[in-house]
Amino acid sequence: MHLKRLSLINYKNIKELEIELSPKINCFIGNNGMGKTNLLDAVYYLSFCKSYFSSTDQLNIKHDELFMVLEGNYQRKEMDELIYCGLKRGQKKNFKRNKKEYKKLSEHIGLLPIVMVSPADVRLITDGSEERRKYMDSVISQYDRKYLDDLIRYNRVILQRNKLLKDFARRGKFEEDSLSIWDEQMVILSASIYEKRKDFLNKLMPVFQEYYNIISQGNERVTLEYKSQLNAHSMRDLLRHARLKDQVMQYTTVGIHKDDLILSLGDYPIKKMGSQGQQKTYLIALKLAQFEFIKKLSEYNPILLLDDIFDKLDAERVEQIVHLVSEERFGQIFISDTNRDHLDQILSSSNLTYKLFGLNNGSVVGL
Ligand SMILES: Nc1ncnc2c1ncn2[C@@H]1O[C@H](COP(=O)(O)OP(=O)(O)OP(=O)(O)O)[C@@H](O)[C@H]1O
Repeated sequence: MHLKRLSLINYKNIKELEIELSPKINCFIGNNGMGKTNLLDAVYYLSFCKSYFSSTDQLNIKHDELFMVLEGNYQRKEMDELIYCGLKRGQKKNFKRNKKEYKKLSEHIGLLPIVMVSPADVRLITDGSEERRKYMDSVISQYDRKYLDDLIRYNRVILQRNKLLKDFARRGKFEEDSLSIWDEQMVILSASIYEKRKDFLNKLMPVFQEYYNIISQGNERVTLEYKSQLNAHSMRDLLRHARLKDQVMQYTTVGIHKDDLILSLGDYPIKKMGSQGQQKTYLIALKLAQFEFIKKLSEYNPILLLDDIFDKLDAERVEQIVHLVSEERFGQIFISDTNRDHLDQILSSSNLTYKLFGLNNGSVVGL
């Protein structure tokens, strides 16, 4: 599966762009702020129906313009797929596959698997647990449609349950039966979500460690641990014990919406003990492991987006990554960088076909 042609109108700082792509390596070179990340983000958008960076769709429309259009022609299972997204200011987006609009955007997730590696991934390390849950959810959703449906339902249940708890407090009256209806839903949905998260992390961990070893040349030990209240208790017990607390707090204090990942370097949190280069290595290894994982479960190689990955890494780590990326194991790759050196290194050490694009103020220019 690969993207053959990309057309963009008014996507962030890109006014108008139309490019034919290589099925293997595509390099984007340009100075800071020229639109390299935006272009990779547009490719991500066509797979995920949203930007990797902002959850507010309207922010993606170019300033002072009234609409944006993204269009990708893909080759998948020997067939052409035309993916279209149009968005007018103040309106809902229109997302189509082969000219037919999706009823639910979740139906599109997983059709065109993709993995983004970006400097913004550092949020996974530095920010709160929500980022890490979002990470697990976005990966699993790409190969398990039911997971995404269950998650959407679970989040609705939590909203309704919290509304009810507030309602009880307002009316000064607690109704066990009406709460139990939502509790039952939570028990069923959380069991399935929990098992899938656990299974995903168990399978991801050894591959992640292997990639970290390759990039760091085996100098450091890293781990990734799934932290969940369900590791030690059943959802039913958790809800029973938290009933009084939930009433007082007026929201649901237990469940898989409290899950987290513990990211460690040696015996310490990578957030506190990892240098910038070690944190970057951790995230790249995690994303490459994610790539392998999705590749095994979906029928294709995911598209790999590598945005500015070499910054902060020492020459040895850069060399290891160059080596990895030049191998045949990946499918279509998009790489951005501010200078040609790293990209030339990759291209000279690989026999894969490639295309080089220069970017200047949101436009493709000759190099
Ligand atoms: N909706 C928008 N309309 C117009 N410009 C936008 C919009 N959103 C973002 N931009 C601009 O896009 C530019 C950033 O582009 P991008 O992040 O793609 O740069 P880059 O080439 O990846 O740079 P770097 O090498 O610094 O990472 C910024 O100048 C930003 O102001």
